[in-house]
Amino acid sequence: MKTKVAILGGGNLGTALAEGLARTDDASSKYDVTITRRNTKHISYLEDSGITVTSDNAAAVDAAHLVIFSVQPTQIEALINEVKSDLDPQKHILISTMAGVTGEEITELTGSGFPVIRVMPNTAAAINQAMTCIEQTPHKEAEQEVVELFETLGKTLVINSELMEASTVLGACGIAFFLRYIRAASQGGIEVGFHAEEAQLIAAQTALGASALLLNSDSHPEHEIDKVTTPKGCTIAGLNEMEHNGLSSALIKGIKISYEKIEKIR
Ligand SMILES: NC(=O)C1=CN([C@@H]2O[C@H](COP(=O)(O)OP(=O)(O)OC[C@H]3O[C@@H](n4cnc5c(N)ncnc54)[C@H](O)[C@@H]3O)[C@@H](O)[C@H]2O)C=CC1
Ligand SMILES: O=C(O)[C@@H]1CCC=N1
Repeated sequence: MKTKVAILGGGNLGTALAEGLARTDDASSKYDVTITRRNTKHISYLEDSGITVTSDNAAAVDAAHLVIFSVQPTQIEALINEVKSDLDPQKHILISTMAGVTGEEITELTGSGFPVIRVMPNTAAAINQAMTCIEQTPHKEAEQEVVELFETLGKTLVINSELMEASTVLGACGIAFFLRYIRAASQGGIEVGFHAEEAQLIAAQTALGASALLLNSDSHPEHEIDKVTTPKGCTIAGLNEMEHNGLSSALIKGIKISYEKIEKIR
């Protein structure tokens, strides 16, 4: 029998999760997905992929085993108040994607007794290439079910609670950070002669190749960089100019500011 999943909050992340679950052959045989949003017309296209789309949070919760909260941090209190009477600790595993919202805060809203697992996926879930960090909790059976679900959407890593905010910045916000790099590289590519589409293809595929060099081996970025930087060559010239202008420093500072901002989100 399929495991019923309710995604409450069909926004950018919620729809990415639903799209990824619909796309995976394994997942479509294992998970039955319902997604909610107050105005469903923006996400009715998901029905073509076999996903149930509704504005009825209570019915979605009632039918589900895995309940994913994916609204904005300021919207969670109202949402939980709406579905509280439909939540059952014997039946539901509660999964929270919300940045800066702790499991304890969710428990305060739902009442105790529920396994609450915080997760931090990213929008690459839509194409089953997400990185999802999953908070380690004492609820081991529930955690295993959550790991299994997110493994269908990409890679997973179970981490200590205190690292959830750091994972938000590096993994979830990271999609935007890396895409801005690709955008900038494409613009540079246009400066040196390519049409925009060609420049984007070259930049994006090169970023994918650079990532794969690390993910497919135990290699370190500097080791791979050394292989590209021919002595007196153009790579080291460009790389050093980028560093003189603060490339690494800008990235590190941006990640730190992003991390500090999480505390102030709600
Ligand atoms: N966007 C991202 O890349 C990531 C977001 N997150 C977290 O996931 C959560 C959602 O983020 P986004 O999808 O970007 O926000 P969003 O604003 O795009 O989506 C939230 C959706 O929830 C809907 N909603 C609000 N109240 C509702 C209710 N009572 N019932 C049903 N639907 C309701 C809204 O209409 C909206 O479509 C946030 O808490 C964010 O911190 C986590 C990781 C990545
Ligand atoms: O920008 C944000 O606050 C959310 C959390 C991680 C990605 N987007």
